Amino acid sequence: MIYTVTLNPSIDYIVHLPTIQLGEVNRIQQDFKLPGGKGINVSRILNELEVENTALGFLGGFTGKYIEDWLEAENSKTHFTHVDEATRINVKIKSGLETEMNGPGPNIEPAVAEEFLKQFDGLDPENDIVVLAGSKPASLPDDYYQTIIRRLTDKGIPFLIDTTGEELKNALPYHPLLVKPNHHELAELFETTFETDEDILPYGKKLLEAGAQYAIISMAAKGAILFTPEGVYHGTVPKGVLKNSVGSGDSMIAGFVGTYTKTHDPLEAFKVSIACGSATAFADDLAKREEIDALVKQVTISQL
Ligand SMILES: Nc1ncnc2c1ncn2[C@@H]1O[C@H](COP(=O)(O)OP(=O)(O)OP(=O)(O)O)[C@@H](O)[C@H]1O
Ligand SMILES: O=P(O)(O)OC[C@@]1(O)O[C@H](CO)[C@@H](O)[C@@H]1O
Repeated sequence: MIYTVTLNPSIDYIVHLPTIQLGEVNRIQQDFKLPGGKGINVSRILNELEVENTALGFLGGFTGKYIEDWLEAENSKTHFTHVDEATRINVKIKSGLETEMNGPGPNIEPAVAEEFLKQFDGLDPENDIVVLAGSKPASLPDDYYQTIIRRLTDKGIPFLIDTTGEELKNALPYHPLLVKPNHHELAELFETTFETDEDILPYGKKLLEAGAQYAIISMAAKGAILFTPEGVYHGTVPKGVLKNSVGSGDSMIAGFVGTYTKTHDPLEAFKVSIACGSATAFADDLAKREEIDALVKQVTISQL
């Protein structure tokens, strides 16, 4: 079973408007209120791929209920921990540029945070894998991800992590199956800048040297690079009209873990991962199965 962990879910309020003027009343042309948070997005794509999974995390208030009802209507398997304060609403403004405003998230009492950790104790290292994705509410301890990772790896339970900065750096020595920073996040991690794709290569390799089993560096419409112990590969992205890239990185994670756990073939998993990312970028909500299937054929992988 794949378990996804979203410590800080959200309703994503996606608004389309031709221009935005600060200090004025702006009229929205079209809006969407979608369940969000990185792990939840991973779960929704895994469901499309018909890969069994359970979504874990903290939900609270009317916003939490909205998300839970949505996932229930989709027949998602969930086991959320309920908190008193309402889950956040993240605003995604589409007006030419994509601007995001992500909330800090609810307060989580220390006893609830402690209780949450216990559910990892029953997992089976042979059959289970955990996807940790997204930010954590400020009220959780700074080392909360580290605590989860130690709890998992002490028992040999494999995990993936999609986060940034120190949290990502600190996770690498525990050998995550996959990390997937985009090229901006990778540059920030190593306090550098990239002019060309070539510049990325030594830094992607550093992720593996530091402990990651696989690393994907995504570059939006410019494709993605997969680092494996055997070699480095470039994947092209399919052509299409960008509608809403929110969740495209999460869709990549789902495509990779969903395929890899079935096939143990990192290149096939990379191909599906890119198709999932692009299919989501070309949709208002996350990708649907038929959209993913249509794009897989368009992805070309070549060794660098
Ligand atoms: N304009 C685009 N055209 C085609 N595919 C795209 C486009 N933008 C994103 N994608 C797809 O989504 C994947 C992830 O995009 P990106 O590199 O922006 O990751 P990310 O920053 O983690 O995503 P996000 O934070 O928006 O979820 C890309 O590898 C690609 O497959
Ligand atoms: O604030 P975080 O946890 O870093 O990111 C949250 C978020 O932007 O990530 C998802 C897209 O990847 C959205 O559904 C959600 O709003």
